[in-house]
Amino acid sequence: MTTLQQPAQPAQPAQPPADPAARPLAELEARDISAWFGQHKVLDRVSLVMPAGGITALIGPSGCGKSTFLRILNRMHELVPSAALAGEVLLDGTDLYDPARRLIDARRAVGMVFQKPNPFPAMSIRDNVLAGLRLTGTKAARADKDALVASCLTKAGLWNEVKDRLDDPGGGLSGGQQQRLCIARSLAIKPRVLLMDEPCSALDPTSTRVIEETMLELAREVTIVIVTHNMQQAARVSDQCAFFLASHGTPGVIVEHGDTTAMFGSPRDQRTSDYVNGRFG
Ligand SMILES: Nc1ncnc2c1ncn2[C@@H]1O[C@H](COP(=O)(O)OP(=O)(O)OP(=O)(O)O)[C@@H](O)[C@H]1O
Repeated sequence: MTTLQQPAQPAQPAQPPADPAARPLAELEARDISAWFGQHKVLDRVSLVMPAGGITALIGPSGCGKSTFLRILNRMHELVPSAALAGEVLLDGTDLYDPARRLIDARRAVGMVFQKPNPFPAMSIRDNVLAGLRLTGTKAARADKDALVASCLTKAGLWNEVKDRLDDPGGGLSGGQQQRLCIARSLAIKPRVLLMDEPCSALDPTSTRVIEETMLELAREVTIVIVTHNMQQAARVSDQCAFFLASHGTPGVIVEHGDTTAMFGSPRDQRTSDYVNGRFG
């Protein structure tokens, strides 16, 4: 059993100062992405720039390929035996699929938070945050780990709720707290991009608002891409949106993308208008 020494100055400022050692924000770009499961083509030449430090929302009806596209952005698609893909994913201009780049480095650079909170339930809150370090073979001194736990939990908006019970199991937290713990775990390996696949769909409205506030804070230091079915959420948190559609069994494409306010207020395509106004999907 481990105990956390309280940091001399708990990192809980109202507006955390910019970290002088922070790296510049990263841009992610997908170029001409096509994807298949076996013979089934599910995405067709999808291109999208996800700007550095922005929050990009991927929206569209069920089955149009949003999650597949998201998983391609951190090389999880290739885990499916029948899966194939074409195209390029560039992180600040360098190819995420370059054979010279180790898979673990790609995953470290582009983290993922899933729909269902998935902390290690029997593992302590502290060790959940640090789990990614072990998985990626990153070594850190005890004092550094304590500071990292405090800072990641603070960034994930959970520090005040758990700082006095860091040795309690992660599985004992509420659903919303578990999701913020998973966000803290992702942040611990210092990703350049954070992918979030419907991160609030299993949560109540209050927890959802807390996660949304957390996302808006996090966008100061990590580029965020979120899949959401919740149009209000897309409007609340994202700077830009991409509307995916797979009509009549054809592969998914991006029908329209751009500034969120413009897409919701004056969409260019009638199908976007119908979708964001709840007329289908
Ligand atoms: N592991 C898989 N094996 C085979 N087909 C898959 C697999 N995962 C997804 N698909 C298929 O790929 C297509 C796109 O699915 P995907 O989950 O990416 O869509 P989505 O837009 O994220 O849907 P939802 O909003 O319901 O999550 C669907 O036709 C789906 O059935």
